[in-house]
Order: sequence, then C-alpha cells, then structure tokens
Amino acid sequence: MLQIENLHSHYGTSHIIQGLSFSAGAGEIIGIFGRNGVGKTTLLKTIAGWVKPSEGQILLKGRSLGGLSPDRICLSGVGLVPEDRRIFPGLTVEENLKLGLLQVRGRSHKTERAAIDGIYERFPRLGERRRQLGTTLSGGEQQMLAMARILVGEPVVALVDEPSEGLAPMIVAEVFAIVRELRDRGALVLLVEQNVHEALSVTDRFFVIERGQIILSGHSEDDADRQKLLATLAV
Ligand SMILES: Nc1ncnc2c1ncn2[C@@H]1O[C@H](COP(=O)(O)OP(=O)(O)OP(=O)(O)O)[C@@H](O)[C@H]1O
Repeated sequence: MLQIENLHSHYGTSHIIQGLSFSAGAGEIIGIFGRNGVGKTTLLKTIAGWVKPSEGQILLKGRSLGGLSPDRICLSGVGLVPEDRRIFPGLTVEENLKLGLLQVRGRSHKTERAAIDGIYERFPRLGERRRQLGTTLSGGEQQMLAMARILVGEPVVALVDEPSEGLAPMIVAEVFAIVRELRDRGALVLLVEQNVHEALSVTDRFFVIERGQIILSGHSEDDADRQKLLATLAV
C-alpha cells in the first residue's frame, strides 16, 4: 500500500535521507529504530510532506505523494503525530479533536459528533476536560489527545513519532494500545521509538536506520531478527 523508492531528503546541504526504500501494507505496525539524529523524524516528515523529498518516490495505493502539500497528503489519509504533539494553543480539547475530523471529507455532522463522543467514551479524561485548553493538559493527556485526534481522522497511514517519550509506564501502555487500535482499524502505522523493548511488543516488523538508510530489517516475533536488532542498537 505504501511504497518508498530511493527516497532522498535534505535540510539545505545536509543530506539526511540517503536512498531509502521499503514497502508496507495495511494493518501493519512497523517500528523504525536507530540512534539519535539518523533521520527517523525526517523520514516521517518527508512522507507527510513537511519536508520535500529531493529524489525518489512515495506511492500510496499507487498514487504519488511526492511534491504534494502537507494538507493534500493529509487529505489522502496520511496522519502524523509529531514528537512535540502539536496541541494547538488557544484551542480547547474538543476544538483540537475537531481538527482531526478535517481529514475525512463528506461525513455528516451527526457522524462527526458520534466520532467525538466515541473518543470521550474511550478516553473519559479527555471527555471531562473537553472545554479546557488543550495546552493545560498534563504531558500524558496531551499525548492521548494527539493520538485521539489522529484516530478520529481514520488515517490510512499513521506516522507516530516517539509517543512514549517522557511518559509514565501506565500512559505508555495506553499509547501503545491506541497504536494497536489504529492497526486493528486497518491503518498502516509507522512507529518511531527509542523505547525498543516496549515497541517490539506492538510492532509486526521493524527497520533500523543508519545515516539515512535502512541497515537492518526483520520480523518482531522472530527471535533471530530480535537478537540482531538488539545487537545492532546495543540495547
Ligand atoms: N529543520 C532542520 N534543519 C536542519 N537540520 C535538521 C532539521 N531537523 C533535523 N535536522 C538534522 O537532521 C538530522 C536528522 O534529524 P532527525 O530528527 O530526523 O533524526 P532522528 O533520527 O529522528 O533523531 P532523534 O531521535 O534525535 O529525534 C540531525 O542531524 C538533525 O540535527
């Protein structure tokens, strides 16, 4: 469903993604691992259109996303949960959630309301705080809000950047439960994580990036692949 072919991206003269290729299907969770600064976030931002690729192809269901604006890519069903969560200042929890609805065109007001109410049922803490400014939530609640916002948008591809960073173990478990939910609803999830051991419990496959290229790939349930991964990352 998603095909990346010989992808390159730059920041100015810094060559960050250096000829990266892979393909992945609907209903998969793919872990993207690697040391700090190897280009994991840049890969997600390039797929989402926040960084323009300098070479190569990004195909979603056979259609090229390369060169499209971030909003067009978003409307094609690609949702990004960035590392800094992007909870919009000045907007309430509900207004932040409603932004997620913009990703799906043509739903009736009633269906949209049901989607938001479904989120409040699933995350009662967000429901209790629906009229509160999103930025006044705790770090864990903001991550829930960022994940819930992508969930209501029914993404085809969900790009999730280091969602567990700085969160308590109970919240991390909840965040990973949402990642599974996205997959169970049929999305392809690309999950960038430093927390490799935890991430392996949700991912189906993984890639390790080094200097903007994939240097190792494997299946999360395969013992030999896991050993190679842990040895490569030295964790
Ligand atoms: N906006 C930018 N302008 C210039 N260089 C950047 C920019 N954003 C990131 N970089 C650089 O690009 C390289 C890759 O960064 P990136 O954030 O993609 O790495 P990462 O693998 O996600 O690392 P981390 O785990 O630390 O987030 C780094 O050397 C970083 O300093």
